[in-house]
Amino acid sequence: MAPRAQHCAIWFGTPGTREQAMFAAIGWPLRLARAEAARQVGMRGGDLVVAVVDLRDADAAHIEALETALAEHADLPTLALVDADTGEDPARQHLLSLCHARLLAPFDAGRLEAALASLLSSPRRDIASIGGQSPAMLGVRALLHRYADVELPVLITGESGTGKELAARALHDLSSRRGKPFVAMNCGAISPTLVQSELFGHERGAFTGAATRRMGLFESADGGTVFLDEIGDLPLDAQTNLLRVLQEGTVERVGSSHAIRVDVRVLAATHVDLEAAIAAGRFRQDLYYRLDVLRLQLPPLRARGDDVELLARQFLDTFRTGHAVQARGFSAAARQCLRRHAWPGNVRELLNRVRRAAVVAEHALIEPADLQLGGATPQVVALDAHRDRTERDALVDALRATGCNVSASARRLRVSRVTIYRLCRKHGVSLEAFR
Ligand SMILES: Nc1ncnc2c1ncn2[C@@H]1O[C@H](COP(=O)(O)OP(=O)(O)OP(=O)(O)O)[C@@H](O)[C@H]1O
Repeated sequence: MAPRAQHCAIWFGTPGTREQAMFAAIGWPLRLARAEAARQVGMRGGDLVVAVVDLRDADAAHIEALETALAEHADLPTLALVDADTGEDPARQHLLSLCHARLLAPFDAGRLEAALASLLSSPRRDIASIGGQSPAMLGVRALLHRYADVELPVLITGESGTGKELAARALHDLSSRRGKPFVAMNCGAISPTLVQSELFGHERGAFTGAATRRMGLFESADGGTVFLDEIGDLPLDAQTNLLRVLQEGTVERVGSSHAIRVDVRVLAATHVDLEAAIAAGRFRQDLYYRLDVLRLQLPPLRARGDDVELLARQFLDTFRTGHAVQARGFSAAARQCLRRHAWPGNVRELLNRVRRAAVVAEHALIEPADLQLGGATPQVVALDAHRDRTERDALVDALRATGCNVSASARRLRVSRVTIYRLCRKHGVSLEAFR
């Protein structure tokens, strides 16, 4: 069989001689990577690479290392080698849910080759637009992959500018709905009197000014995804109709009692506390339960560690491709300012500051003054941000090391279980992401 140099399989761990021989026989170069050192796996652009994980005899430590490796390479198509017992063990089951395909032992070279080929031919699932390698963002990326093809609503929470809309788009792009429309609406940006008509459409003459019949957003997104940003601002009457879409899969245009069937997945986002809105009578509890089936919490930028510099670099590089600017990088002092700033406006603020700095910088390196961060961040904020980051990293490390065992994590950090749950909420860490 002709060797296919452009194909390559990365085996996280150590393959047996039988498996090595099979890969050689089907012409697939095999690269070995220690699961614990997954970050070191580099790939050349254009390579067709798949990951292979053997779950048949994996012990707890190897499973934990594999989970980290797969989270770090969430975009890599992954084949799991399993046997009949694999599905019985919850830890392996979770790992399996992160893989894109599985091959049941015993298998021969022919079946292995077919499994690898079908993995490569399935559409490439890429969420490269979402930058960041911090533990917090690896958790988010893993959840995006996990939620993408589940036909349930996702409630995306996080401070303003953390990337909620970007995450919604990624969920759509990763899902089997990706060829269909992605329609976004900011519920707070539309006048309350027009929201119903925007979302559900109207019949001619339904209200003053409705000169023609109009299709609503849900109908126009049929087969695809509707993203409702600032869902907390949706007026109560529109909330009732949204509930019908979620419960019955139908809409009624304003001025009509005829139910029209629609096939849409609903994603919603909020940066306000919906439970407080429920308590204040501004949001329907039943709708909240319908929307909050899968939760994706985006961490604030100040909790993403080195991602700040990584994103700043990425934003500068992108900006430079379209604009003739002097700036090619950041001075050490500017990098320190980036690390210290508390980023109340999150990624959006970083993006805008970097673009602005790129324009005003008169030298090759952007300086603190270009970022306008020089004295703007009081030291006390820097310290808080630093504490936040350390606290979050310790939490994530403990959850990883204990296989997401809350009691064991609490013992490890010498805090109560209640504190672990509180810290998870505070830092937007989803236990789901580690299970
Ligand atoms: N991880 C990321 N990598 C690259 N760009 C990002 C990332 N997160 C956010 N951005 C960019 O930051 C900007 C703000 O993101 P987005 O609009 O998705 O935030 P948001 O949470 O929906 O904000 P708001 O709550 O104000 O609606 C966008 O330009 C987006 O492309």
